[in-house]
Amino acid sequence: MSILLGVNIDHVATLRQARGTRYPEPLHAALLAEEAGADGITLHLREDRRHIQERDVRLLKQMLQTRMNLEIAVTDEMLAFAESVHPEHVCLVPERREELTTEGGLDVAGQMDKIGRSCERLAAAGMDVSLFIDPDPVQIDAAIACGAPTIELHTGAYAEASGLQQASELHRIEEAVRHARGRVVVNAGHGLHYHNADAIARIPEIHELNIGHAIVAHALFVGFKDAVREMKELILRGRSGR
Ligand SMILES: CC(=O)[C@@H](O)[C@H](O)COP(=O)(O)O
Ligand SMILES: NCC(=O)COP(=O)(O)O
Repeated sequence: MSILLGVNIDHVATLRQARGTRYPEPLHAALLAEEAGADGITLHLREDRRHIQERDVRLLKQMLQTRMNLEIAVTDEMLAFAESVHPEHVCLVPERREELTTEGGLDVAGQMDKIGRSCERLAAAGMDVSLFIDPDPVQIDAAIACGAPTIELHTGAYAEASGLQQASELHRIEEAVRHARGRVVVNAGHGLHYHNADAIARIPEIHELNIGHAIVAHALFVGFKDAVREMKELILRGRSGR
């Protein structure tokens, strides 16, 4: 099985919001990413609107040639917004306003009713739902019980670790993927970059990696298309074991 690359363009918008300018335009980045081989575009509409704006989501929905994976918090406002835009995929993520980035996975096991109802609501409107969770068997079982067809494993702990600790975090992700095998589609992402994504891509059952910050950063030096191409080549190489 091959592996897909979803390119997260949030941090193109971060640069724009830092100065309140009209540039850089996230749509421009998304179209270049698609030309360079991205299989989908991921974006996170945060409640505090620190990077992506509603206007970005609506514009991208009209223009993307691949598919949109919209990340949102589990709130009525966000669910209603997703229903109004109707992206192909919606990924439910935890959110804390004071956090620098998404620090962990959604506690699905601790809020089964709320998440189950949200999954049902989005599925009824024709969207493919995924739940962004830690590589934890309890959370995987809870996500499946909620009816989510897809999970995305948070790779942040692996990305932040080094040495033996990193090997142990990688093992945790491999075990989680094994636990989910054949029961749900498994994606992964967060904090992956050009020096750590290949080991995750090598796990054969992972369907798609969502990668953003590292691609946007590398694009400053090589351009957006080359940054996406390099990441796509790297994960395909990882998958083929070369
Ligand atoms: C949920 C997630 O992992 C992505 O949204 C990614 O982290 C980029 O967004 P933030 O940096 O705002 O968390
Ligand atoms: N869901 C993870 C994602 O979209 C990309 O996160 P990052 O590469 O920006 O950390």
